[in-house]
Amino acid sequence: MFLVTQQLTKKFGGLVAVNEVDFSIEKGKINAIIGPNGAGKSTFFNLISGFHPPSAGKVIFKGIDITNMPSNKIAELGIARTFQTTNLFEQATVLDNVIVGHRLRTKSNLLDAIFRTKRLKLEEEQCREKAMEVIEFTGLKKVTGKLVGSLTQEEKKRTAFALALATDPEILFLDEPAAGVNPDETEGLAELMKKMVQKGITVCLIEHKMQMIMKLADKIMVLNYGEKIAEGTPEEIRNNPTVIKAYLGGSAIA
Ligand SMILES: Nc1ncnc2c1ncn2[C@@H]1O[C@H](COP(=O)(O)OP(=O)(O)OP(=O)(O)O)[C@@H](O)[C@H]1O
Repeated sequence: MFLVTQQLTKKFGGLVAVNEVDFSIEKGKINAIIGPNGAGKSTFFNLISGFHPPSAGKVIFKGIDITNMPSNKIAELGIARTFQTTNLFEQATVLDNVIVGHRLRTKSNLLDAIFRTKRLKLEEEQCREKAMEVIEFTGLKKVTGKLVGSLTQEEKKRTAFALALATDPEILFLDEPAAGVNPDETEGLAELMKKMVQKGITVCLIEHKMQMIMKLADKIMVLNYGEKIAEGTPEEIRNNPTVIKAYLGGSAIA
């Protein structure tokens, strides 16, 4: 098993945002989590990536129990994520934003920075090389030196992907990667996700754009009021009566 959750649960006071969810993420595939607003999708991501401690249950990654690990340790193990509202420095360039990602894999510290040691210089070079590699991979080469604040929405999304990829992840969690972009741009981002999978990265995404998900995902889990109500291929999900009911008549997944 690559990454599994067992009875994963999160309560906020009296509200059960994620309720005893068993899920298995398939390696080398595009896994998707869908569900109506407030279903618990982002909370589920936050539990896996260590941003919230679960109230109960477990997260196991490649046989290691990562349930209560701090998020930086989880990231070191090869789990990266993007956020719904992109978490970028608007007044810095694409390169400067992305360079930060690979610092996770380096060892130099404040003393190295003060004394400008050989190790620091070497690692700075490695971070720059990694940043250039992922900038090229995500199709951002022509905007490398531009301020993030001046980019289109799609370019910002690609920058967030690039930042996550610079951490050298095995699995990448994308929270609504195509929110706020037009259909052509959505298509471009879907292509980029397929390219990531071809490169060997496992993708797990939350998305509201059903047409995109139905075409793109290998496997889908549906959450509703914090509970898993279905899991399967796009075809199975499309024809699942419980899912259709949860989406109020089913027009949303047609
Ligand atoms: N930090 C928090 N404190 C209290 N309640 C929270 C917190 N985060 C989320 N919730 C609640 O948990 C429930 C699930 O929220 P969550 O954001 O995970 O849903 P979602 O499926 O991602 O929704 P959306 O599709 O609208 O982004 C909601 O009722 C939300 O109000």
